[in-house]
Amino acid sequence: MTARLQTPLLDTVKVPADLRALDETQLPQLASELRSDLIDIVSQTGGHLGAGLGVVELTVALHYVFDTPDDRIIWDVGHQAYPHKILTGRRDRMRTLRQEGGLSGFTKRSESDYDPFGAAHSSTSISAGLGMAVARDLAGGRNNVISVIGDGAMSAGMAYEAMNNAGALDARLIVILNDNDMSIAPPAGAMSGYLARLASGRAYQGLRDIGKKLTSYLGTRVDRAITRAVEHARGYVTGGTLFEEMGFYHIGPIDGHNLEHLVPILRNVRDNGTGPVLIHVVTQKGKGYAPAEAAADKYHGVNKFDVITGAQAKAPANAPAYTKVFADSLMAEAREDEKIVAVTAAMPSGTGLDLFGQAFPKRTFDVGIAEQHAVTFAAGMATEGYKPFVAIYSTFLQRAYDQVVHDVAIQKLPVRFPIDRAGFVGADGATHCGAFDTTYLASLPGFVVMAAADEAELRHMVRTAAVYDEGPIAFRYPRGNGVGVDLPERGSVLEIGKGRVVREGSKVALVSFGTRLQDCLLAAEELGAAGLSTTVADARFAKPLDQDLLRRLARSHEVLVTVEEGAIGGFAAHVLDFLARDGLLDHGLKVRTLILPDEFTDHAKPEKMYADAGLDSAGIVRTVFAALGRLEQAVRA
Ligand SMILES: Cc1ncc(C[n+]2csc(CCOP(=O)(O)OP(=O)(O)O)c2C)c(N)n1
Ligand SMILES: CC(=O)[C@@H](O)[C@H](O)COP(=O)(O)O
Ligand SMILES: [Mg+2]
Repeated sequence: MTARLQTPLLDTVKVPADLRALDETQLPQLASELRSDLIDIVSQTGGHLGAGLGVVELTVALHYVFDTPDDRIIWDVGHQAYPHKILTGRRDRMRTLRQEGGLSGFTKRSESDYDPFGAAHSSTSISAGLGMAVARDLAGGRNNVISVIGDGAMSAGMAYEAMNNAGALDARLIVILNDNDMSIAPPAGAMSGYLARLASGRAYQGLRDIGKKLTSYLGTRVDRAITRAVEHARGYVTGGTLFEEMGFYHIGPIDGHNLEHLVPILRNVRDNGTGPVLIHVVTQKGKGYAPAEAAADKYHGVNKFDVITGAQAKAPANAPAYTKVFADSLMAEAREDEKIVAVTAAMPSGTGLDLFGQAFPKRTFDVGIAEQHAVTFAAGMATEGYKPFVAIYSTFLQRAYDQVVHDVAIQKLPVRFPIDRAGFVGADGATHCGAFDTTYLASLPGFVVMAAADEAELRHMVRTAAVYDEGPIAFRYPRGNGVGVDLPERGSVLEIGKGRVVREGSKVALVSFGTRLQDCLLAAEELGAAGLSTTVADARFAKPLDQDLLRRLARSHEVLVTVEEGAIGGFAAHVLDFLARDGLLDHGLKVRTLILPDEFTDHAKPEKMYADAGLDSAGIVRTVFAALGRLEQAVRA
């Protein structure tokens, strides 16, 4: 039997007001209990662990010093906010994290007053915080606004756009740069090197005592504790750093695990500051849990795990992950074609490009959390005859839409877009759902848009994209494992704009775009058993559409159902538009479209999400029966 975790002090803290009633000397114990609780919780739920472990002391200090929720703390990305959730009235629900009906894995306005801004995509916190600070000033308020942003998130353009604006507005905003020298992978880029130099102190032109410098910023009322803290800290205030040049007072680096340093500095900034201030806090991702500290990814995101050993649970898989199939397929193509290069925006392991990078280090580019730049960077390479594959999750590619339109599509540049995590992603919920890519890409003139029905199809699509050089081409595939089909050594080149018929029938046509094909086949079996001869087609392309195939199916079947894991305006919209313009809707064809619901779907198990969306085999069968007016069977299905 495992011993019950002892957290006597944490048990007394239901909300931050309880924390603020503690004596300052009790804070280290509270932090220690909070860390243990966090480990215990995530060992049972899985989720983002390393980032939260690194901000335990910072979280305690922030809620101790600031009057939350009136003072606003904005956690960038929000994946490090589990300790914040534990301290802000949600401890009893932490074991529901990322499960249906349970707490979100990120900050969420609808979940708590202590979450003033929802997040999950990175680098939004300074903009949002500045907006709140300016709104406060307009309304004559006095509360504090604190944006906590990681060093990885600091690589994104949005962070600089916000700092640029904050420096000009001179609004009273506190930015805490949480520098743990990690993104999901080690951080990429010059900024990371710059922060490391600041942290080591080598970049300073003249080192001045933090107390003196704070005096110049805050006036004469600097807490004596700071001077004491500084004697122990390796913290300094710099002159002429990038942040100072942008109009911020720059304090730090300070040890983000030392409450004796954090608390007085935060208190002084709270009580005395005027303009924007950036506090550079150095922390360790995974801090205080040996297996996390030792792991290369610092346990950024984990499955359930054994607390003693750190061993993570792994579900047995009978098929390879789509991500792995993509990476292997791209490596096969790259061995034959030296013009192939790969670009990731800070997601090397998530996209499989870590494997590609091991095989082709000079042809792999991790540009940091910078999707917009990734796309235009790839466009530039394409102009010089290279074949860039920009592998970005569906949800993160949203951020680079103008670059996709303006820099790639209008110039007809042959940039390849492998789009991972297309469709439902389960525990990460609405912010990470890959719902919109077909809609936003297939509406662009000249774009080729494909979806893989299984892992072999994905391999074909990688090959097809490698040889297709006439313009932009995208192929989408979901999170998780393939279906277990035989994988050819090398993919085949698909004919652009041509689908395939997987099963021939005569009354009902199911036209699938993507991995819902398997459920279409199951549905076809069931419909066949009910006397409804069913064709199943794999469209492969949303753009260009296989018009011949659609025409034939529309003319020879009574019911045509499109099935896709994407939002309104995607494959179905293109099919309907074609059918209407070709006059194929004028003779009684019953058309139904199965798409993702027109709402943001919260986290749950993917199977449940499919069922709720009517995108599983039962939902498809129901739709067909209903289209034929066989309502009793529709209800039973
Ligand atoms: C726009 C966007 N791109 C990619 C991601 C995926 N992502 C989530 S956390 C993370 C790393 C963030 O690093 P950092 O800000 O330093 O936080 P840390 O995990 O180190 O605390 C990345 C790349 C994201 N959430 N948003
Ligand atoms: C916080 C974040 O954006 C990532 O950590 C994301 O949760 C990773 O998702 P995958 O697990 O699908 O790679
Ligand atoms: Mg980091």
